[in-house]
Amino acid sequence: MIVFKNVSMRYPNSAHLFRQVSFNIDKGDFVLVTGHSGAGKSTLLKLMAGIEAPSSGQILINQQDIGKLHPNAVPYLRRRFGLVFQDHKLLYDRNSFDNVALPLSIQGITGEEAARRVRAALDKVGLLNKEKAMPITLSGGEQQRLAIARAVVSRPSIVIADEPTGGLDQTASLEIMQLLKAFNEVGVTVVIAMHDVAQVSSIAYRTLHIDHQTISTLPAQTAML
Ligand SMILES: Nc1ncnc2c1ncn2[C@@H]1O[C@H](COP(=O)(O)OP(=O)(O)OP(=O)(O)O)[C@@H](O)[C@H]1O
Repeated sequence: MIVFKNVSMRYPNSAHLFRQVSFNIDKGDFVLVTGHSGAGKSTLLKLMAGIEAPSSGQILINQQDIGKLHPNAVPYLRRRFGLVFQDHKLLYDRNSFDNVALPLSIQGITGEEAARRVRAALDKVGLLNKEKAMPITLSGGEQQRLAIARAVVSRPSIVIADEPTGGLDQTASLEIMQLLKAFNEVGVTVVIAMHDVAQVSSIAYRTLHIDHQTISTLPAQTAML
């Protein structure tokens, strides 16, 4: 589903973050990207989503080389992804319902169909009773769940989450991880960047670990606290 072939990445005037890394993420995988601060976890997620381009090498999403996509095709690729970033990127002047409806309206889905899908997404993350709430009135964990509802409302086949539990306490972190696991269990491929793997309890996952410009892949394992 996601294939990296000999991918190298360096930002202008910086040292390499990765040199010639190759790995596959298969449909239905639940993958953690780990590594120290500054190792390149966020960059790896941005490469997967086509937000950054590699310095060299190939990245294939469903057998399509994203480096060779026509610029007009990029928005269609992005729709396959649900992106959850640590700073939420929620719109604070719109209520929860409208935040989740936004990706649908960009795709031209409005009215009753949109409302049905927005409420289904809010229900999945346990926020159906908060549809009129403004994001600022929600707790950190609720804001993160709202960001997840917005990421999944377009029914993406891949959810990419960058430190989705950052700043949350252990209970809220576990809720977020269980929520992402629940999407994974119905077939969504999930890739999560996380520096503190101790937060992941009893969840089977594969690991891509970034260290010294290389990425090692570890097979599925179950973390126990
Ligand atoms: N757009 C950019 N232009 C130039 N350098 C960048 C850019 N984005 C990130 N970097 C640099 O690349 C390196 C890796 O950043 P990245 O955010 O991918 O790491 P990370 O592993 O996610 O770190 P953290 O755990 O602290 O979030 C850092 O040194 C960062 O300053």
